[in-house]
Amino acid sequence: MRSAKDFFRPLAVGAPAPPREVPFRPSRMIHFFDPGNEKMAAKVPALAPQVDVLLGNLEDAVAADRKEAARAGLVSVARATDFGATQLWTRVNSLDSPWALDDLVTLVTEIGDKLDVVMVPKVEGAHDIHYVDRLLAQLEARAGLRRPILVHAILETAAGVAAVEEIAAASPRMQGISLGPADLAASRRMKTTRVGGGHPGYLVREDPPPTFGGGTPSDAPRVTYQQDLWHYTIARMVDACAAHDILPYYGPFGDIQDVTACEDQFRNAFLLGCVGAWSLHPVQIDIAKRVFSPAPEDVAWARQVIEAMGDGTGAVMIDGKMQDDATFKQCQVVVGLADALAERDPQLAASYAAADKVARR
Ligand SMILES: CC(C)(COP(=O)(O)OP(=O)(O)OC[C@H]1O[C@@H](n2cnc3c(N)ncnc32)[C@H](O)[C@@H]1OP(=O)(O)O)[C@@H](O)C(=O)NCCC(=O)NCCSC(=O)C[C@](C)(O)C(=O)O
Ligand SMILES: [Mg+2]
Repeated sequence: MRSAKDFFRPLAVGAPAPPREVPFRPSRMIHFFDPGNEKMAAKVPALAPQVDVLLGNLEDAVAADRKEAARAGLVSVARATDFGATQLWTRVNSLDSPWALDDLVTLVTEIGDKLDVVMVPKVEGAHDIHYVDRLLAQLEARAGLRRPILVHAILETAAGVAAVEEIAAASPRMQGISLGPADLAASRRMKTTRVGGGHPGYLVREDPPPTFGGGTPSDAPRVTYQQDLWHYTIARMVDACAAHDILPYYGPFGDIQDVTACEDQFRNAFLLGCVGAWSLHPVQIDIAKRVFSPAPEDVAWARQVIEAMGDGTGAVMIDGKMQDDATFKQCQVVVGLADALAERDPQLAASYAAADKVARR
């Protein structure tokens, strides 16, 4: 076990120092594209200004005989594109696959200066992060990189969920964690074949009407409520991330045509503490932008509370609602996120300013 003092020392001679804080950069949507698909890759320069993160995917959804083409495609797209303030991430193949080593060696060597984050799939414990951590340090040193590449884990195995706290704490490079509902469902032997979202069979049903005096039970229809299959895992992931000051994300929503259910799933994750989700298709980009940006009226309200609370202690009433030290902190979360997003998104900044003006009338 390394001592706490060693935690921020580079893991290879000549590698950049590990980060002491995860920089909060807007990442409402991590937009997936297949860099080996020429049509999709050609859209990258136009997509870059519209999204917070572009991710060149090398793992699942890229066929085995297209792995090398995807890797080479990512190198050429990264070299040819000016991403501006948009982050470039990649998802490498799983660590037990025949491709992971070449993915890491090639990408860090060829485009390490452009890559912000490496997403590692099927992480089962801290040992997987330690392996990537050391290898990245060696490759960064050899490539002469000045800035450390961060690591993002996908929570998509039962072992990974059981070890989520140690994964979150495994390295100062840890940037965040995403839920991978499809592999996780398979790993846990859940019986859903969907990629995220609810399931009509996972429900609670209201009680039957009472049969006073032991009469015949009524066969009147009883209301059912569909439940969220992912609530436990997302909440656990959010706690692990918040406890270790890294960022939690909902992952993919596979029913591309069901934009309403996608928005619901994203919003549940946003309300529980996630900062973003994946967009698999262009239609999901605006959904994520809308959901993971706090609503203008909520931001205006939060500013009002902060102003009324002065130094943040004591209690006041606003519109019949009690505000105190804790609600002050809740409002700071909302305003802090809104300010960070407004810096990147002028349209959002204008809608926040407009809502603030209305609230102050
Ligand atoms: C679903 C698919 C096949 C439908 O692709 P399509 O071409 O059939 O759809 P379309 O509606 O006909 O496409 C319209 C236009 O948008 C383009 N387009 C379409 N998608 C994109 C995109 N992402 N980025 C940029 N452009 C895109 C597409 O090329 C087309 O262009 P065109 O009008 O010029 O002909 C396609 O959207 C796609 O391949 N998306 C990415 C899939 C992916 O990355 N999956 C892996 C992540 S989920 C996962 O791994 C699980 C997890 C976490 O591991 C676990 O839970 O375990
Ligand atoms: Mg997966």
